[in-house]
Amino acid sequence: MKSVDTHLAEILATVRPLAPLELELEQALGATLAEELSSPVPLPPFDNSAMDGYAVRSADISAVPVTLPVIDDVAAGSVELRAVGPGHAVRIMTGAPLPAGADAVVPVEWTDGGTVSVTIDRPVQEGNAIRRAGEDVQAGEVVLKPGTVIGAAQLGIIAGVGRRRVLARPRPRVVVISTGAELVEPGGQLAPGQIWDSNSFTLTAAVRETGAEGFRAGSVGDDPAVLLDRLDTHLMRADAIITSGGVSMGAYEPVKEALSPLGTVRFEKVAMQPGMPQGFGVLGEDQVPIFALPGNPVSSFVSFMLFVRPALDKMRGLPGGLPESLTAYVTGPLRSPAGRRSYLRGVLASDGTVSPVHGQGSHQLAALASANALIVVPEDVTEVPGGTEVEVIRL
Ligand SMILES: Nc1nc2c(c(=O)[nH]1)N[C@H]1C(S)=C(S)[C@@H](COP(=O)(O)OP(=O)(O)OC[C@H]3O[C@@H](n4cnc5c(N)ncnc54)[C@H](O)[C@@H]3O)O[C@H]1N2
Ligand code: MOO
Repeated sequence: MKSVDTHLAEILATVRPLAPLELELEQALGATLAEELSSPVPLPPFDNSAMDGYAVRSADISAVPVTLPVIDDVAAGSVELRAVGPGHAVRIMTGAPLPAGADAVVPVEWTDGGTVSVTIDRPVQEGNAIRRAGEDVQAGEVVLKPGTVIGAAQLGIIAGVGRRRVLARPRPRVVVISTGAELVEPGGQLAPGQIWDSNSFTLTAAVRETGAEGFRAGSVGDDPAVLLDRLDTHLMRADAIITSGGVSMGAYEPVKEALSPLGTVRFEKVAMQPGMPQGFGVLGEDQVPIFALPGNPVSSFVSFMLFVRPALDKMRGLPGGLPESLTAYVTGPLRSPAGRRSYLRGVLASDGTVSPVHGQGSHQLAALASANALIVVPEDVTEVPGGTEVEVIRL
């Protein structure tokens, strides 16, 4: 059997980072910056007030209370400014440009709030409540480096330096198709022998949680021709495809039957539990990667975490290795099949312990939903006594 590490290495050797595009701000969330972003101007671009109050010369209010004439009123966005001469005050709002001559702002709370003259009852230090030009960013300074994932704050600084578009690797568009004649859409009635399709929802959500775009293309039955047709429909707009089910040894394995003849997708057994049957390859002219994951719900989820997530990370231009792990003390004994690496479901606690959940079957979705971690048991270990230090992957 192929090892987990070899399977992942082959996947990562096949998938490539998506080509960068000029993305509008509205489309850039979750994309990966592919340029060095610098500011054309200093930020703030001009000295301005940090508070609503009065711009003054601090020397004029060393002895308080003091009453000064208010010679002007400056709102944010004001352009025509009168200089603050000795003994003068200018009413000023947060973000408004600091008039010449002023070296401090007195918050309105320290005054009587007057508009013709103002009485100030607390002295201020020079520089009080003034935000200097370039205090955040100097002109030409790099604010974001290539490889940065654009989140809300990063989008803010991109807009904040005045850019409408950025060069970035877009979020991969991933189409998810589940297979199986027994599947019914949630909300529908179950006939005997049927189950509700959960994998297509889990996998699409997992795609989105990684920061890629997930499109759920529903489920197809067990007919390979229908699957090929569905793939054909979606291939044009997909950067990657995920299928679930139809990859093991049964009589009706539509994914295997449809894709094996193409010669570009390999179906293999990977030495892991769950997730042993795996298909991976490329489809079409554009060599779109396809992950044919096993149908058991826990198997498809674990396969996603181990193989698809790192691949999507690489497509986004991020480092794409196995998920980071930590160690914890397991609260009870574990069993694992010889020669396969197990990923058991567990609950990681803040005291550094991990408790295996009840129900370690590949079909036990409720147990998976109660877990927050995978406990890794190496290939050459079949029994782990309680209290042992184990490797854990956070979910
Ligand atoms: N003779 C053998 N049988 C099986 C082997 C094997 O090596 N030899 N491998 C087992 C392992 S391990 C797994 S994992 C499964 C993988 O099977 P398939 O990928 O072919 O998946 P299906 O047969 O279509 O379904 C398996 C199981 O999962 C349920 N399922 C499928 N799709 C969904 C969905 N979208 N939502 C919820 N549940 C789903 C399906 O009803 C089956 O119960 O094969 C073993 N067999
Ligand atoms: O390997 Mo299967 O994924 O155990 O259920």
